[in-house]
Amino acid sequence: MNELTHVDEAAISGQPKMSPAVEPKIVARKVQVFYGENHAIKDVDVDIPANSVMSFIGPSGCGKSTFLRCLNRMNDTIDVCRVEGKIEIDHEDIYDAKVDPVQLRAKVGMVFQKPNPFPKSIFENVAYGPRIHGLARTKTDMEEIVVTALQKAGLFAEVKDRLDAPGTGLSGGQQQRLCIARAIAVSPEVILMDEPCSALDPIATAKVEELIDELRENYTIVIVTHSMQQAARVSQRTAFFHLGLLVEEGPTDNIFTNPHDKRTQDYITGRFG
Ligand SMILES: Nc1ncnc2c1ncn2[C@@H]1O[C@H](COP(=O)(O)OP(=O)(O)OP(=O)(O)O)[C@@H](O)[C@H]1O
Repeated sequence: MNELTHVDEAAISGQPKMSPAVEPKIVARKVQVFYGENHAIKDVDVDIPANSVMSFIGPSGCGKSTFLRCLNRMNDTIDVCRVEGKIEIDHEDIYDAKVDPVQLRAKVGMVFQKPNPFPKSIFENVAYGPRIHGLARTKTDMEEIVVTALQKAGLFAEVKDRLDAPGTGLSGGQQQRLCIARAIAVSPEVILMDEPCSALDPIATAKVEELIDELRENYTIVIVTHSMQQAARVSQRTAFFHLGLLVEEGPTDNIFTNPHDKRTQDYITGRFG
């Protein structure tokens, strides 16, 4: 079997499974990350299927965010950080010298822990990316891109009468959906989310979770979360990290009800965290 072919262990264990024909969108092999002397990610192999949500869980400092940032080369912006190994998206090595990290980050968008709208209008927050990537030829094209992105992010109905108002004037949950609209506006294929709900109240969290569930129809989503309940609610697959190792990855139900590794078991039952 091709080393890069997705092996669905659920298929082997007789559990409900994703289509065996699904090709992974992202394939990581033997990924190592160092911050100077600190070996933060050790030998991580994972296949991330398209049009689904994968959660990264694990105790603080285990490397979830570091590994997430490898997937769109955000770690390139950290001087002391070195990444080794191979990560392919649609069979393309994203660390190849010919890959432009700016183009890569349009294809692999990112939403951060704290909503971070630009100090600009709601419209301009969403229009910014399409403008720098030259995606709209006319004003009408741009309006269509902005409206569509706001609709996909489930925000349009709430802001349609005040597109010129500052993005920073929205509630926290609305700001986070604005940031999701901003990521969507450049037509990404993958959306990385680093604890996107940790600054939100339960109602705003529920809205973002609903949105994540809708978005997976069109995007591949990878989310770092401290909340096991959130991982269980939003993701089809879950990966458990511990001390820089990816200990176990599989269908979310299996990880929470029948983990293979004692470290996963101890984490999900709250023995450490
Ligand atoms: N910018 C950085 N510079 C140096 N070391 C870093 C940097 N970011 C993370 N690290 C180190 O890498 C290791 C993994 O950190 P990381 O933030 O990826 O873990 P995490 O699982 O996402 O943690 P948390 O859940 O607390 O956000 C830690 O030892 C951390 O100190």
